[in-house]
Amino acid sequence: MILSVDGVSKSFGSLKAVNNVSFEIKKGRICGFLGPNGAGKTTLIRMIMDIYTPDQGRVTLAPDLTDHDRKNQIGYLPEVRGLYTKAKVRETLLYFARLKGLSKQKSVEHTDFFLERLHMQDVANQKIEKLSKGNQQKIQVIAAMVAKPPLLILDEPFSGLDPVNIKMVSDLITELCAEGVSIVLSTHQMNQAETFCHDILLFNKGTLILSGEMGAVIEQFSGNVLMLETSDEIPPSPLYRLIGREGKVSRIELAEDITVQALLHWLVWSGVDTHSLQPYRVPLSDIFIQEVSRHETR
Ligand SMILES: Nc1ncnc2c1ncn2[C@@H]1O[C@H](COP(=O)(O)OP(=O)(O)OP(=O)(O)O)[C@@H](O)[C@H]1O
Repeated sequence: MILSVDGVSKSFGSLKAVNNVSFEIKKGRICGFLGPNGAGKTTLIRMIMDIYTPDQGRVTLAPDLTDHDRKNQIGYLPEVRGLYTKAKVRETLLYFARLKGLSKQKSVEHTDFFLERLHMQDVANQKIEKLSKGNQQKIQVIAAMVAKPPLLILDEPFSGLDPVNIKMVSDLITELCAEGVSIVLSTHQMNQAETFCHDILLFNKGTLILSGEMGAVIEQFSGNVLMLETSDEIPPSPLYRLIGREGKVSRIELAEDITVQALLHWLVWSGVDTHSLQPYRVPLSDIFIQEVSRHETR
């Protein structure tokens, strides 16, 4: 565990923006903060960053990180970007690295490493205001990670980036994670979250409504559903329920107690010309919509 949030709440007037939320961020993993607009993600992040004080509850960093200088232990890419745009790219990054306590030499090393990794060496001596929106975003991302802190909180790191830059930034995030950096990623892009978050926390109206390891969550929501590719339409069978068919692929739900092996035997026995059979993975965006709607109608 690198960060623990215990029973944290925060209200603005009569609005409960965050309501009794508890979770832990595990070391060396990427955790997706998901939820519709106004779910309370930013308010929660601001409490983690000590920008807001919780009305109730506690935010604690791992005991091996000193809690009194929490801001130095966490790299933060805020939702509202705020770089001094008249300053030059490299100077700004060196400044951020020094601000986080890095030595002069380390600041130079880290700054040049990240500029190179995100293909920004050519603009290193330009003023930030001269950069394109995407390049300004990449500088913001580097500013958050330049000190390689043990915990990184990135609010919409892909916003305004084209697919090539999204890949470049996501590769960098994955690489930092492999080096042991823990990452909290707040995003509305479910496909991005699904590709590379290890764990997810789904919020709605200030409440944590779903949490867990990504694979386990997807598996739980995918149920006993399979994708069966056949030449022709499949015959009805007590072994499964046909959910739908698109092209040559039928989506079927196995009946209770029926194994995949039993299905395969039956397909052969029935002479069904089977090309492939694989588990169905429900997209994270479907889980998001389903769970948020379920919570809304309660
Ligand atoms: N400083 C504030 N004063 C009053 N209300 C606020 C303040 N900050 C946030 N809120 C309200 O608290 C709720 C949660 O907002 P928050 O920005 O934390 O949500 P979010 O999940 O980050 O949303 P988004 O995905 O749109 O960024 C919203 O209803 C918002 O209007």
